[in-house]
Amino acid sequence: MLEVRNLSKSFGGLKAVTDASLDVQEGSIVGLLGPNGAGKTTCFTMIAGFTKADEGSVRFKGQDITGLPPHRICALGMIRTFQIVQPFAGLTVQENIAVGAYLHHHNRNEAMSVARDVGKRLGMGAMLDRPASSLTIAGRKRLELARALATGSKLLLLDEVMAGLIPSEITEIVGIIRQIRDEGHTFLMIEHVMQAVMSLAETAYVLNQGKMIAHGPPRELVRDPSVVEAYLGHGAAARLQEENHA
Ligand SMILES: Nc1ncnc2c1ncn2[C@@H]1O[C@H](COP(=O)(O)OP(=O)(O)OP(=O)(O)O)[C@@H](O)[C@H]1O
Repeated sequence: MLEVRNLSKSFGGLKAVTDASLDVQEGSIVGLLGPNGAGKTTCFTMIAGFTKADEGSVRFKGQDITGLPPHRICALGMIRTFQIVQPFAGLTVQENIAVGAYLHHHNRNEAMSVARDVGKRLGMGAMLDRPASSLTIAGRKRLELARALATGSKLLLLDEVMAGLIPSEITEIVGIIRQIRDEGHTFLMIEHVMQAVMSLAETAYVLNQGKMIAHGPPRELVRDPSVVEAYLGHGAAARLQEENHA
């Protein structure tokens, strides 16, 4: 469904992403992992059209979308969410979700109806008339997901939807993502909450210092010495092995 090939992006002298490639199969949940500053969000901004890549290409459902603006990419069926959720504070939850629905439903009643359905599917039925400013972090994260879904997109790029949530909220959102996938959606997700990645993603890619250093099933990746070193520093893999033998 998504084929990312050899993306690179520099900011001045800083190589944020170098030669990164990845694939997402339709119907799958794929993780994008890596320590802080590894280049994950920069990859998302290039894939979703928010930043122009210096080099490389992005194909979505076989079509070359490299360089297209975000609204055109969204109209084709792919959308990203944001790590820091900024709803329209003066609008209700339902109106915020409707902002996404307006992409394909230009009539207010229709957009609000789609928003109500999506909100209910995401367990937000009781909150629809509340101002978005009254939502907790967990509520805002759910709203971000709902707004993205309301656009009708089939491929969702999620940027840390679990960040700042407590374990019970994480369990809830994991269930929601699984349910949405089963309804016919595909996910590429940046996530630091490994418990969530382990239970959701069939496969994951690991970025470190802008380069893709590994990919495979998450359970194998956490044992990969290059991944351990990326997170815990040089020599960490050997130290952990010694401690395990001691
Ligand atoms: N617009 C920008 N201008 C300059 N530098 C940038 C810009 N965006 C990102 N960077 C730098 O590029 C590098 C990669 O950042 P990016 O946000 O993609 O990493 P990340 O893996 O998403 O990190 P985190 O997990 O902390 O969100 C960092 O060094 C960051 O400071």
